[in-house]
Amino acid sequence: MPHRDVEKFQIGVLGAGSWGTALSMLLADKGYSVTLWAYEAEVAREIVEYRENRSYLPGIALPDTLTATADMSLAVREKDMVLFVVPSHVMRETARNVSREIARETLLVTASKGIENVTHRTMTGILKEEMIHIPEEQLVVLSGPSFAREVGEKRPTVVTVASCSSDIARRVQEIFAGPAFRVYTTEDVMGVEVGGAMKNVIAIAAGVVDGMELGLNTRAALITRGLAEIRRLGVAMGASHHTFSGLSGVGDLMLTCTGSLSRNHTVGQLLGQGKTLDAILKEMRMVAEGVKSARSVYNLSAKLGVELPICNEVYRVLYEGTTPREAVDRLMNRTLKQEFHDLM
Ligand SMILES: NC(=O)C1=CN([C@@H]2O[C@H](COP(=O)(O)OP(=O)(O)OC[C@H]3O[C@@H](n4cnc5c(N)ncnc54)[C@H](O)[C@@H]3O)[C@@H](O)[C@H]2O)C=CC1
Ligand SMILES: O=C(CO)COP(=O)(O)O
Repeated sequence: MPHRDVEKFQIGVLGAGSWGTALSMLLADKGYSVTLWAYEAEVAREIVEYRENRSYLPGIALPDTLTATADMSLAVREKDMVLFVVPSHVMRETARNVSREIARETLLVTASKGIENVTHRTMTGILKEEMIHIPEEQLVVLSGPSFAREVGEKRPTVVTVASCSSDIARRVQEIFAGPAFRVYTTEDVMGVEVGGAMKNVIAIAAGVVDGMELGLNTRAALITRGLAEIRRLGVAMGASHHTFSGLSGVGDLMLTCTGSLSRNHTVGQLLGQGKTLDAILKEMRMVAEGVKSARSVYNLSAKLGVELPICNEVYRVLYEGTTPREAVDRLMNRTLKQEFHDLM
């Protein structure tokens, strides 16, 4: 896009948590007009006043060209692209609130990671239901190994965007790509979304393993078998198995299971050290999506008849009072298997 057109391209971002803020910064740095909506009025004020999101992304200077508001309409009206980065459990109400103000031509991109409880819809699944006037190909996912803080610090980061239209995926690729942000495309929307949601559940398990100090062998095994579970459920939901070898699959899984910046890993680590979920969540302002997605994945496992032993143990530890030790013992004592029994 020539510079003149970049300035005219209006982008709205819904969700001023760490990820919405980092992506808004990236887009504003590229010259786009960006309006970022914050759920808390004080966060919008903070950004306007200090050019910093002190609540969710402290220490990262935000460009003057980034506008922040607590008025949702301002962030979606007359925009060429709207980016949804709210926690997954408020995606539906957020989409419903803005649906009538979004024009048919608008590109909708979601960077949130989760599967809705009860309906088991992915984020684009929710947008499709709540924005029936927007053609499906304009529903795009952005995902991959990308801690918001590191994107804010402009460290080289590589992600994937998915749309069922390769043309639209390429357009969105161009919009986000920059010297420190490389973007690949794919048409496998379901694969990218299932990978992004399930890696959070496995990251909780990896955190438990680290919190219990079980060692590096255990963690490597858990990541590998976790990937097998992600692939199995993803394929059952219509994804291509190749996608799970990519950035939004094994890439994000590795990052979240081993990175100290991961909130999901932190939740698991504290559970592994003996804290209760209630106590952990009380002290957390940020969202750890795996906590809610674990319930969706547990129910999907039963509904689709897909074996997901690690995810199911995460669910039991979170919601049924199973201790981390019992969960590990149960996983280690399952019937012996051939490694790729589900791929044959
Ligand atoms: N932080 C990161 O490094 C990354 C986050 N994501 C995903 O982005 C999504 C958003 O997460 P973060 O930006 O990390 O959030 P965060 O954990 O930094 O902050 C929580 C956000 O939720 C908002 N919020 C709380 N209650 C709300 C409500 N009722 N309605 C609307 N918003 C509400 C808060 O205002 C805040 O913006 C999640 O799905 C997360 O998995 C994806 C990739 C990287
Ligand atoms: O999705 C993420 C990185 O790609 C962030 O992971 P956490 O939500 O566990 O911090």
